Amino acid sequence: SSKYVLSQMHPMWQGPLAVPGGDRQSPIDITVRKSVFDSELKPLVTNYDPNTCQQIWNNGYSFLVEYDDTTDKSTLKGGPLKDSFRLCQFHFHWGECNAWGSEHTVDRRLYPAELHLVHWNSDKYSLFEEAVMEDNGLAVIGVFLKVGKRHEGLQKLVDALPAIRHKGSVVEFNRFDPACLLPINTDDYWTYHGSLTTPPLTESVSWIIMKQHIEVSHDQLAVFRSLLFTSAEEEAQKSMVNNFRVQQALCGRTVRSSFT
Ligand SMILES: NS(=O)(=O)c1ccc(O)c(NC(=O)NCCc2ccccn2)c1
Ligand SMILES: [Zn+2]
Repeated sequence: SSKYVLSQMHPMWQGPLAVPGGDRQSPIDITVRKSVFDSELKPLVTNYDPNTCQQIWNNGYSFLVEYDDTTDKSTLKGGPLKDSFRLCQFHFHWGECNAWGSEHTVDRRLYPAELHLVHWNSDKYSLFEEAVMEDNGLAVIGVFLKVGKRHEGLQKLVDALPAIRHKGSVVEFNRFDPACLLPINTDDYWTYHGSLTTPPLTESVSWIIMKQHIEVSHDQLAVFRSLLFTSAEEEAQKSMVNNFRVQQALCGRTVRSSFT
C-alpha cells in the first residue's frame, strides 16, 4: 500500500472538480470487494496496426500518440463492448513523484502513472468528435504503470519526448504497436460507465481498467516529467506533472469484474 492516502494528493490538475448534474464522472476508486463478477464479460479483442501510427504531440495536458482512425485498421472489440471501436490515440497521466499519478485507484492504492488507450464506436458514429458526445461513444482501456524494470517497447516513445517538450510541439511517429503496452493478461479487468477525465468531461466512456499493471523504469518515468505544460514562447516553464483529475463519486454505479 502506498504511503500517501488520497486526501494528501496534490492534484495541480486545475480541471473542473465535478460536472454539475454529472452522476457518471471519472476517475473513481475501484473497491475490489464491491465489484460484481459478470460471467457475460468476454476477453478483450484488440487488433492494432502499427502502420496507422501517425504522430506524437504535447497538447499542454499530456502527450498523445495519435493513430489514423479513418479506416477500421486498429480496433477494439469484445470485453463489455457490443460494437467495434477504433483506436484514435493513447496518452498517460502521472505524478511529480512515484507515490502518486494514476487517475483510477484500486482499494485506494495509487500508481505512479496510468495509460489510457482511447477508442470510439465506429459501428454507430463516423467521427471521434461525434462519438465523444454519445452515451456509448467511447471505450478507454486504462493500464496502471508501476516502477520496476525498463519497458523495452516504451523506450521508442520515451526517446521521442525531448522533441515535444513544449505545449503544441508535434513530431512524426510511425510504426509503434500499442499492444506492447498492454499487460500479459488482458482477460482480467474491471469495467464501469464513466466520463472523460478532462474537459469536456462528457459521460460517454465505457472504462476498461486492467487488473494487471505494466512495469516501466524510474528513468523512463522521469522523462515523462521532463515535459512542460507551457509553450516555448511562455516565460515561466511549468513541468508537466500531476496531470490527473481528482476522484469522483460513484453515485450508485456498479463496477463489474471479468474475473472472480
Ligand atoms: N483522459 S481520458 O478520459 O482518457 C480522455 C480521452 C479522450 C479525450 O479526448 C480526452 N479529453 C480531451 O482530449 N480534451 C481536449 C484537450 C484537453 C482539454 C482540457 C484539458 C485536457 N485536455 C480525455
Ligand atoms: Zn486520460
